[in-house]
Amino acid sequence: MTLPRFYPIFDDVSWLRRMLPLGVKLVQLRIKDQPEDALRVQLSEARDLCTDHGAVLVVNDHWQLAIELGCDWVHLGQEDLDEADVPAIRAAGLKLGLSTHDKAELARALALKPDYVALGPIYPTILKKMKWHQQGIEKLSVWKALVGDIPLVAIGGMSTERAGGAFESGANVVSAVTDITLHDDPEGRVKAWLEVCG
Ligand SMILES: Cc1ncc(COP(=O)(O)OP(=O)(O)O)c(N)n1
Ligand SMILES: Cc1nc(C(=O)O)sc1CCOP(=O)(O)O
Ligand SMILES: [Mg+2]
Repeated sequence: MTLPRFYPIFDDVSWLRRMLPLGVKLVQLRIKDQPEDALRVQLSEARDLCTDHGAVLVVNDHWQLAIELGCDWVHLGQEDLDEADVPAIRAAGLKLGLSTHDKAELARALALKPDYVALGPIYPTILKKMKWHQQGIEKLSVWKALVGDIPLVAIGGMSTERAGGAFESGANVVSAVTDITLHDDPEGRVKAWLEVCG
């Protein structure tokens, strides 16, 4: 499967309203700390917007809602996996992206036959506190050798300037949050990302 090479992550559907018309074809909605009703509203609109724009929506964390709402993809981290019903996710036909940070996590992820594997943080991230030190782009080559044909996503401190190095090191997809959302001109930054990622 070939995924689009640019994978922005946003925390509100209003970002999708702004960015999908620019040509984003793969996007994650990563919403924390909202009540289920509000989540359902956000995810439903995101699902419909992505359908209208021919884009792939990845739902972070909320796998039950993703199933309920007929979404196509879910992203889970290692702690999410402790609670998630992966057979139910698969039985509902959803594709699954998984976070990894070390080889034990990668082995656990690969056993679940994920549709992509993410490695991070490649560079330091300001989005959230993490126990992991920056991995460095060299580790992407190690991961690519281990995941084979499974798409490899580089995440953490990624920028338009850093994307090329990540692709050269083995990433198939590059994901970014604050490089876009904290930029003075988020639309301009997304256009730059789309150029860089071809
Ligand atoms: C593409 C991608 N990679 C990694 C993550 C992180 O997932 P997780 O470790 O579950 O942390 P939260 O994002 O849920 O805080 C991701 N969301 N997307
Ligand atoms: C959500 C997330 N997960 C990571 C991981 O390594 O698993 S790094 C990260 C934050 C990405 O944000 P930014 O592009 O602003 O650094
Ligand atoms: Mg998570």
